[in-house]
Amino acid sequence: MAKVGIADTTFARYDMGKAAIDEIKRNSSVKIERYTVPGIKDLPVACKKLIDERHCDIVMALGMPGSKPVDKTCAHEASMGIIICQLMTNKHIIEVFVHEDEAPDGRELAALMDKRAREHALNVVRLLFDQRSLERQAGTGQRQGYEDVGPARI
Ligand SMILES: Cc1nc2c(=O)[nH]c(=O)nc-2n(C[C@H](O)[C@H](O)[C@H](O)CO)c1C
Repeated sequence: MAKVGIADTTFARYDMGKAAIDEIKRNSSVKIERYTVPGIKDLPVACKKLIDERHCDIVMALGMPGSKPVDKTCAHEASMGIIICQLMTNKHIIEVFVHEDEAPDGRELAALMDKRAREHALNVVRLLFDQRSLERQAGTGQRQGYEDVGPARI
């Protein structure tokens, strides 16, 4: 049975890990391994441990960079770590970050975090079991959490 790793943080203001797990369970039969860390800079090693020690086939890294400049720097550093981890392990890590300032208030932030986590959870299921469905979506302007923007036309 395929195994999906869920790495998430306590810094985030919404439980994106729970939303992702719910969506994955609704759409597949996989085993889930969850690993919660304090913040996004702790995600790369959590992802690596999920892959190396808990034998996950694919991992979601869910987090919320805050709105201050130092948080943006943190997010960039965390992303670099996540990319390095993918190259070290040769496994996909789907990074699901929602920046706190993407939404005007807590209510919209929570809705965005829920939607982006769920839509990327579906991408994880597609990557595992139906890569052709992603191929069919190539160039279609998909957006996770927002309305899709659609293809540009010549
Ligand atoms: C400045 C800062 N900003 C964020 C953030 O925007 N989002 C987040 O999830 N975590 C942040 N952290 C915490 C670090 O990612 C990390 O948890 C600590 O430095 C401990 O390793 C820090 C230190």
